[in-house]
Amino acid sequence: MFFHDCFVGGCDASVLIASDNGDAEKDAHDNISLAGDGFDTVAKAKLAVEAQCPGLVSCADILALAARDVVVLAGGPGFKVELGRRDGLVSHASSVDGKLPGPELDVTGLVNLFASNGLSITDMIALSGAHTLGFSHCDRFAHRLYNFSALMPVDPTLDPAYAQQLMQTCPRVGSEPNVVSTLDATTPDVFDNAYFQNLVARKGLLTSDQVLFNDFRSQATVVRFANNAEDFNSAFTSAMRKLGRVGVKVGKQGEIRKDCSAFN
Ligand code: HEM
Ligand SMILES: [Ca+2]
Ligand SMILES: [Ca+2]
Repeated sequence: MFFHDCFVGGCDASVLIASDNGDAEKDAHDNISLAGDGFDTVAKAKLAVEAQCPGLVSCADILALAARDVVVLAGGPGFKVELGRRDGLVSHASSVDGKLPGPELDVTGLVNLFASNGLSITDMIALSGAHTLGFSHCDRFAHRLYNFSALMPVDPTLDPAYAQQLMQTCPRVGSEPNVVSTLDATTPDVFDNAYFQNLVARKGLLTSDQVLFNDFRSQATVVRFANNAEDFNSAFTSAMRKLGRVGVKVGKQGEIRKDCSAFN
């Protein structure tokens, strides 16, 4: 959620706005699968903070802190979060188009999108390591199993046994739209560097994951993170801090929302 917020109009909690007409950022296709639990958690934290010191802590800052806290709760590294973001004044579903990476992107596409937000290729690789946690719906990667190309239905960069396993989870026909697979095949609920070890073993779920190992520009960094958890942790925390600076609003450019899901 923090990532999807920061890449659309900066880290300003625009992703949290709810609209009666279904035309806020959270209603956009790329955001529709953001977990309801995430929105609930931010709302609860906001209530607790408002009770102690009303009107002082922005929803954008709460989102940044919550992103850090979930990493720590899942066994990942702790880090200091810079604060002082103001909450944005606009949120349109149409603003999301083209701002977030699709799962089919190659390294060039990923590098360009992250560069447009001031993030390096190393930051991009480290942040992709967030896929050490969580799930993806079948429709985001099923093309790798059934229609990769005319001659090769299965993506040849996918480990064959892993591909078989994914086909069981996501059958070509009759798959429920809500079926998911874990993004990290080995430790989906632990924040660790197993995601990178999986990429080396050709068990990256999304195209955008696996290309990080396959492409010579990112391979050495993937191997380094796979072999050295400390290297990954420090690159991840540094990249999260940089992500948290994207498009930050100050003064009249924003406000401190009373309710994270509505403008004041
Ligand atoms: C590098 C480009 C990225 C692409 C193409 C990408 C794409 C995706 C896709 C397609 C999903 C599955 C969505 C679904 O089907 O529900 C997903 C899930 C997820 N992504 Fe990314 N992502 C990228 C980068 C990031 C970054 C930078 C972060 C955070 C720093 C992140 C954190 C997550 C998390 C935590 C999930 C799991 C959500 C859940 O289980 O509810 N991703 N991503
Ligand atoms: Ca935003
Ligand atoms: Ca993991």
